[in-house]
Amino acid sequence: MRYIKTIDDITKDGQVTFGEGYEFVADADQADAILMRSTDLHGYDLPESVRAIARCGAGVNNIPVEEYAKRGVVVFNSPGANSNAVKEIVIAMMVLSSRGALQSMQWVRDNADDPDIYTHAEKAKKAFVGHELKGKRVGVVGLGNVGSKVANACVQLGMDVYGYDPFISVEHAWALSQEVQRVATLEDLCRGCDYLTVHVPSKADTIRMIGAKQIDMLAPGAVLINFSRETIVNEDAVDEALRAGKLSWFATDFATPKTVKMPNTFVTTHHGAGTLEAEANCADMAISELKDYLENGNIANSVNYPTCSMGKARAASRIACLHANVPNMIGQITAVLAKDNANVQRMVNESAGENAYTMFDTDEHLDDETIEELKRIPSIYRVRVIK
Ligand SMILES: NC(=O)c1ccc[n+]([C@@H]2O[C@H](COP(=O)([O-])OP(=O)(O)OC[C@H]3O[C@@H](n4cnc5c(N)ncnc54)[C@H](O)[C@@H]3O)[C@@H](O)[C@H]2O)c1
Ligand SMILES: O=C(O)CC[C@@H](O)C(=O)O
Repeated sequence: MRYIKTIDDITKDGQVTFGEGYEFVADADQADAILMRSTDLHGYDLPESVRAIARCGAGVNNIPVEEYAKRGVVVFNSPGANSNAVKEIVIAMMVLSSRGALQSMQWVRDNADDPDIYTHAEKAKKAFVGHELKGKRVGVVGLGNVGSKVANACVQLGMDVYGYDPFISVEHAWALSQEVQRVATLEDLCRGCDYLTVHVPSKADTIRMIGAKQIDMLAPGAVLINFSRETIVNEDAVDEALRAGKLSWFATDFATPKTVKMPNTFVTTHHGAGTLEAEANCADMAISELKDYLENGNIANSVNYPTCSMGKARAASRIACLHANVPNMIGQITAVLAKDNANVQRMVNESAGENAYTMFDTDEHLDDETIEELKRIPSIYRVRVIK
């Protein structure tokens, strides 16, 4: 039996299924793995039993991924699984900030008791006249799963679309419409934009990347949309720009003490991924990542360990070593195996940044002393006997 602890409501109806051989536990210190969403794990007392964490969603700034890597804990996310949901709400924010639809609906509610509302509405409507998205210039910061979809949707709406992403993946470059004009700097992107929408992870080079300098370069009365993370925009600069009329609207998915009091601001409840479809997609992806890791040692979509697969564990034994990406690890591991006269059927070694992963199948079980000796190799964080 394998044990799973869930943190957060993974889906609206609470239904999460791992299938046979798995049980949910209330205490993390009995869990082999954690399935979670947005809870901040910085400062969380992660028990030794936990070998893997899967974040249902894209952003992992709520998880100390490098610290966990050094403890031999693999952290997964679910890239792209909620990106369509975010794309749709971002387009909705563009429309809402341009058409006065919410204000128009509010007028109707406020005048609901007027018996002649039909006639008066015809007169009132000129207060809500907006403009169309077609032909307007939009800048998209970050062209990953969400940004590339937003950019393509904007092309389909007839907008003049610019994109900035110095680290764009080959996969997303292929997915991007040829109509999206890529620029080399953030400043080139911001210049003259009627809409700017940000879709980058929160990390050292993106925190507060949108501030007064970038806002000043936008077209007068531009709209800023942030469905990435609250850290990406300088809230003081946005507030000032809204009050000065430099920005006409700000749409943000992050209710902070500051954003909730800003003028002309749509604030949602971190709701970008809030669809039944996105929740199900994220849960399915995260669960299959955890199961493949727990049952076979395979790693896909990890944010702190390399992708690595040897398929289903079919040999007598499968061992995985999580270790630092330093020279001579394979030499040291095979030296220990040689002492035990172990016959290795297959071995893979992959690295990503500071961390590496070595997995091998043997045609007999290793004895306990050999496993203990593997654990004593300097720079090995964890040894897993998968089978
Ligand atoms: N509001 C929500 O509910 C919600 C849902 C999904 C994602 N998000 C947030 O949006 C972010 C993006 O999501 P995604 O699925 O597109 O992630 P992604 O990893 O697919 O794409 C992120 C893109 O940002 C680019 N990037 C990184 N640093 C950059 C920089 N300095 N300048 C420009 N581009 C840079 C990357 O190259 C990548 O292409 C997530 O990290 C998360 O924080 C929020
Ligand atoms: O869990 C959520 O609802 C939000 C997830 C979202 O912020 C993400 O980064 O994918």
